[in-house]
Amino acid sequence: MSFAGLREWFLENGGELAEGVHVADSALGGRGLFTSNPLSAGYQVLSLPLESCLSSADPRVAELPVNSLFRLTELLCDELEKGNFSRWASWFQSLPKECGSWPEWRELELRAAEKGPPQLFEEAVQLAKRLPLWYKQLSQILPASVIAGLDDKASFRRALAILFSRRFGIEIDGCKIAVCVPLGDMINHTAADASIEVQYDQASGRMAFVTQTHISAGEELLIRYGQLDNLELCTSHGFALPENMLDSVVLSDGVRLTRASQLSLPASVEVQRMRDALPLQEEDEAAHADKSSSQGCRAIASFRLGYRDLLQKLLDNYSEDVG
Ligand SMILES: C[S@@+](CC[C@H](N)C(=O)[O-])C[C@H]1O[C@@H](n2cnc3c(N)ncnc32)[C@H](O)[C@@H]1O
Repeated sequence: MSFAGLREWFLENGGELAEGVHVADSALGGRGLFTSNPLSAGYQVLSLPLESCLSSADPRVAELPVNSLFRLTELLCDELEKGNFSRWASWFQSLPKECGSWPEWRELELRAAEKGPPQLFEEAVQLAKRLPLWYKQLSQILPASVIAGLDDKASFRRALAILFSRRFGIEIDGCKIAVCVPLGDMINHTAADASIEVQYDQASGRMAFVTQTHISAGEELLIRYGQLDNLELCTSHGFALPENMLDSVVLSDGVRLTRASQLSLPASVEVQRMRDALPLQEEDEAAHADKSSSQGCRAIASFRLGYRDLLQKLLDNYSEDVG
């Protein structure tokens, strides 16, 4: 779907968008939001009434006896079912075919994760069990009329994959609300200082995206999805960063090492063993670049590249230290 169609829907539904802010291909992944005009700090670039967003505060689901994620899952499944008749059809058409987050992971992704490191595989196995378990639990909690809307497991999976990679969390009067903001969800993640922050403005009842710094013409607008290490980014967002400062490795004695740690001799032997247990770097580079593969498999390869880089950095620290 063209950005023009989504923009039109956005404006018709009460959205406000700063001049020059537009969707374009991003070097980071897929599309991103850019500005062709310079923007000063503290400027509201995009806002949409909460009522026009898909949110767990929607009266149709707000009272369901489940948490905000599942309220929104139910609403999203319901709306996805309506297809072109949904109020959010224009947004649905703008979504990527794959979100890459774990609800979409199947056999292929489990096999890719099996190549290590063990923490990734263990997490992937746990996550694979979670989806049917959640479905079963919801079937026991929710009224039959509601669970009927979730009855197609494929739509449950699709809704969760969308929500894991594109929802925001806010709090209204102490209540946690999960929200999808069409167009606002085009903003990519940065682990560095984000140029944009998302806020809920209770006075106007709008979800607002506000610049945190001066942004130059041509720059991509970036938000921080959270303080997320690569395991969380890979499983919940379908990508990993080449160097994630929040990543660490845990040794058999429970000691946690970060990029800055200095190794003892026994630790260096264990780290070397961990690195040797990984597949060849070229193999992961090829898997990461393979556009015909699933986003999940590419994210897993990218996770492993970042992990290998961390182990290598630790080994380099050690040899420099010894040298
Ligand atoms: C909220 S959406 C952002 C818009 C998305 N790029 C698109 O084309 O629809 C989140 C998705 O964008 C991609 N993404 C966001 N930040 C990224 C980053 N720093 N590096 C690589 N991919 C990123 C991932 O595919 C992620 O699941």
